[in-house]
Amino acid sequence: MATGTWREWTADDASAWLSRPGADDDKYRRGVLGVITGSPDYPGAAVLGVQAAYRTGVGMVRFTGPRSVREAVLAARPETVGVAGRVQAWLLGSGMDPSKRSFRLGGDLQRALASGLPTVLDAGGLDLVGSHLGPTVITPHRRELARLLSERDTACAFEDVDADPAGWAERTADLLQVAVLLKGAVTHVCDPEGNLFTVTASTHWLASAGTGDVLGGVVGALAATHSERLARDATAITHLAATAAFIHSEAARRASEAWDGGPVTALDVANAVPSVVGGLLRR
Ligand SMILES: NC(=O)C1=CN([C@@H]2O[C@H](COP(=O)(O)OP(=O)(O)OC[C@H]3O[C@@H](n4cnc5c(N)ncnc54)[C@H](O)[C@@H]3O)[C@@H](O)[C@H]2O)[C@@H](O)CC1
Ligand SMILES: Nc1ncnc2c1ncn2[C@@H]1O[C@H](COP(=O)(O)OP(=O)(O)O)[C@@H](O)[C@H]1O
Repeated sequence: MATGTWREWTADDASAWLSRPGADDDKYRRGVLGVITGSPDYPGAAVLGVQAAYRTGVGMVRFTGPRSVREAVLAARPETVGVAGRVQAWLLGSGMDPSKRSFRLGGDLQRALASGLPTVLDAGGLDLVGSHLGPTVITPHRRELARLLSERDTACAFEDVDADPAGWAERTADLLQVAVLLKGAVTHVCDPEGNLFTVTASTHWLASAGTGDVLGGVVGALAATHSERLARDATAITHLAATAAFIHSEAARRASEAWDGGPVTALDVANAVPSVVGGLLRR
């Protein structure tokens, strides 16, 4: 499959998409991320995404979900608000099984998608792509991408995506008219406008459970903190997604270095995000 020219997203690129809060900022002006993730089967995915969003520098997180999941999120991040209200962006789907979606949850997700706000669709929210109205990025791994395309009558197997992730990411952006962040050792970020970026993972220790949920939180936080820019320029979601993948990869490197190059966990990666953001802001 033919593809355009992919460019590696650099530290300079990423730092251009970050800024420090100013004297006039408050938690609302910095950006509130609405999060609908996790399930009784996967409460940890919600915890990891919310943790990562705070570590990236969002002003506030509003979390919607079943009581057991909300309790887990609040236990880890008591600053999280569990009542509905205004948000600037959405993170939807990590740790959810679409086949177990309740009527109420389906309504919450559809209302979020109809808000026209910037949206990150991950894991169990991927099937909702197409109902979105705002600038949206989908964040599948290879198996999820193959499943999503097959459900949309495009024959595609995991092996196909594995053999040509760049081509399938580009084709998906075109078919579904959405920005795509396809996860892997090399993450491909692209959009229907032809932006094509790669982020090469700094360590393969990143390939462990929950690191994708952390990435969702980083993308969501950047979408929330850049909501005004996204309202003027929807393709900024692609640059923000590439920036998130870069921060995530660097956080994994720092987390591993803290253990002398040893293994990292998803929470280690989330907790290393502030030092990566700080370092990029100093550039
Ligand atoms: N702590 C948490 O709550 C976590 C939640 N997660 C959530 O879990 C959900 C499912 O994510 P996945 O990426 O696993 O979904 P996938 O649906 O892509 O993969 C799950 C399936 O892959 C198969 N499989 C592939 N390789 C396998 C192997 N080596 N051994 C056994 N089975 C294998 C299994 O049948 C398994 O059911 C997502 O919603 C995700 O967000 C994961 O992120 C892991 C951490
Ligand atoms: N071999 C690898 N080397 C480096 N990073 C990887 C590798 N495989 C996957 N990753 C990264 O690890 C993360 C895994 O995310 P995901 O597959 O969604 O897992 P989970 O659902 O458990 O969170 C992604 O950011 C992906 O880019």
